[in-house]
Amino acid sequence: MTSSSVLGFPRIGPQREVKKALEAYWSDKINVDELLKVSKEQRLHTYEIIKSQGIDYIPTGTFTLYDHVLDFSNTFNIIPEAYAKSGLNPLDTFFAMARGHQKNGVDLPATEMKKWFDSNYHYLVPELHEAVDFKLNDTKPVDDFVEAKEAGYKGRPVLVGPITLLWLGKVAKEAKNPNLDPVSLVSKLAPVYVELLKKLHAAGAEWVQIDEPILCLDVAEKYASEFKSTYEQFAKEVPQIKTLLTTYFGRLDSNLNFVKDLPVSGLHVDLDRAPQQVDDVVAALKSSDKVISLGLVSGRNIWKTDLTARLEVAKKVAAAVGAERVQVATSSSLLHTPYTIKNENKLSPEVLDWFSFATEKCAEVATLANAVNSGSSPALEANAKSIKARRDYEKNSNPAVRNRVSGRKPEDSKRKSPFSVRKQAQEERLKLPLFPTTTIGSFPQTKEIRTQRARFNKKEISQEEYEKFIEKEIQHVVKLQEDLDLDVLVHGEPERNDMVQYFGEQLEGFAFTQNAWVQSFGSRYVRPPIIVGDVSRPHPMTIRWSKFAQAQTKRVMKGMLTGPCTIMAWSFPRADISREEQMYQLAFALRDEVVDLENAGIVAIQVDEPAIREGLPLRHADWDTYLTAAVESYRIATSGVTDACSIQSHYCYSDFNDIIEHVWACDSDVISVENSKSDAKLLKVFVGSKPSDAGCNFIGPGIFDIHSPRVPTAEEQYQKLSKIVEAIGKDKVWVNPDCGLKTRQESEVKSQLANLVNAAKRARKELA
Ligand code: MET
Ligand SMILES: [Zn+2]
Repeated sequence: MTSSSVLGFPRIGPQREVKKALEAYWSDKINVDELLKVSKEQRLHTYEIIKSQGIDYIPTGTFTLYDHVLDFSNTFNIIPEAYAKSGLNPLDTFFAMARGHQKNGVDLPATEMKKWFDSNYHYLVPELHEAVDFKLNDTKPVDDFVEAKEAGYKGRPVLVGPITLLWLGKVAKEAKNPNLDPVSLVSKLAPVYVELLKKLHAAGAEWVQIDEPILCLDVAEKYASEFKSTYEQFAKEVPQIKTLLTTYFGRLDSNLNFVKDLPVSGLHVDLDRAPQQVDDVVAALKSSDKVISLGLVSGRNIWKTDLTARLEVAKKVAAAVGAERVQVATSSSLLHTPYTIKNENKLSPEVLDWFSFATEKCAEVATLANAVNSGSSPALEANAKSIKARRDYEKNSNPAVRNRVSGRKPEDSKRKSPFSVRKQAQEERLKLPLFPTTTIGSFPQTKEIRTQRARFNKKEISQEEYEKFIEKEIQHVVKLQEDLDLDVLVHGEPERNDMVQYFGEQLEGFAFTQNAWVQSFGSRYVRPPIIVGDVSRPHPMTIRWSKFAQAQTKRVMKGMLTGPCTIMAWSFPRADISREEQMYQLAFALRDEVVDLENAGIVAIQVDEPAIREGLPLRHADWDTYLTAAVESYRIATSGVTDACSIQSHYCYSDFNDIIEHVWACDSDVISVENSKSDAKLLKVFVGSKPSDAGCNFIGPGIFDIHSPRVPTAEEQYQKLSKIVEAIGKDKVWVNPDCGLKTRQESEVKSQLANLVNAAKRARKELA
């Protein structure tokens, strides 16, 4: 009998219950018992959903109050000393690592966040050094399993695997050897995993799912011997428990050569992202007795699965190795998909029928597994009908859009003059001091803003009233920035629910959901729009608000757009045409907006591309196609303006090593980058890497962390700034925070920015 499983499920609650509880707890509105009660309800609710859709193996331990990687750092006692010794209770220590803590004399910044592989989910980076005292600091994986068991669910605990966990980490300041490879610590960490596996077995777990997604990366090859010794140790010391080695987001390729011999009980492979690997995997495992878990239902998109096609794959594998050795599963955790289509009431039935969210994907997995066992079913037939309807729809293309993309010419992606010429024109037009200060775009999205938007959406207030309200917000933010004496202002983005959704809603070719929230980090969830057809811009999108904002001030007001790659990456893209084609379509739509902004009197336009890096394919061999399209589409979007218009880009990560040449190739005039927590590693990349006449002469490495409510002093920000100036040269530096301020409170932002402006003013005196 072929069985079914899912690898993980959204942990935010169908109505964002967990977000609400967390934020209430952080602002002292509910106590810890209430927070834990909501968490437990949500865990049990999730198990019930998965079970009721007919799934055999239910993942436990994937629920988290912030981030699952941080959960494991915490469980294995990977806690930097400052946090461990803070005197906070364990839960608040956990939250301090996640989001910083500044209360009652304790002042701790948040630890670093990074993107989880090629997704828009952020994890907290474990900090590792030779003396980390790995031990079981808590038993969360066991507790979660027991809780599920007591409630009547057959759980399969999920662990982030030891090699992946270490590889995701960074070398802590305390390390003796700054070039330490965190993975080299695995021999110390593995015994703690063994202890945990024993406890899980004692608690009644039959299987554990051990996630090692780095097996889909080129780098894994280097760790073949660590994989071997670690998994041999598990097999030797805890032979009673069955381990499902779980890979996802890509293909194993040559890593299969060593993976096939690891002494695990089963191997999960992603056949959604990498269907081509199935034959190799079967051939490699055929003569073993390992279970093969087939990731046939995507954990990364929202499209209904073509079950007929995927069933063929499952049947083929079952015929080769025997049905009892086959599990049908989601390709990865469903964490990246929304809860259920049942929460959607505004999409037409035709459109809604194209989609499948986490709950429905569970049902798809079950349908597939059943079909392997007992042939066709009404569910399978209904699915075939839906898939056909979608395929028919996909045939409707927009010829104007397609022609613009296929007929693109070299001059479509070239600024009129090189940077050296543009620089002068911009100096004359913008007239900025040394070390110009600015912010990245958004100001706090206050409760009031959200309430008014909700009222407008429910038609409780008229368009006119809503727009008056937005105008008032913009005036308020402009005044605030003038009072703070910032040089380049922003309108604050109060009219935007989200930097991608806002554009999607105004472009042709997108569909929107009411409740399809997906976790981005911690209590921050996004509701990605869905690209369903060819993309075009039926009308200007931001001109009205940028013009209004510029009219409120004599200072430079930046126009603010989201770039083509990011709109694509933070939407659910279509699966029937390439990502590259979708970026180009977006690029031309944005190009028209950029030109309109300049014509409306805007002299600086920021086009945010925070997603370029996370979208990088996991395998180097695939980078070129992607990066070429990402850079070209950025250039198409931004090159329609005159030399005097300052094109700015923004990236919120500091990992530039791999893509720096492509950042220069985007040919923007100023870039701002997240930096405040990168310990100067970013600056090293900038020093000396720039080809002589490329763009980006100005760089604004962020000097404070916007994810944290903590207020760094002017002194602290000045110290950051002077290091930056020293590294990249005084004529090149802009001064800004890491990213937009939308998740902060206004009171925090005021102090953070006042200190930033102070730091810049001091630098003008002392570093000029
Ligand atoms: C994730 S990048 C965010 C950039 C956007 N302009 C903002 O300030 O919110
Ligand atoms: Zn950002």
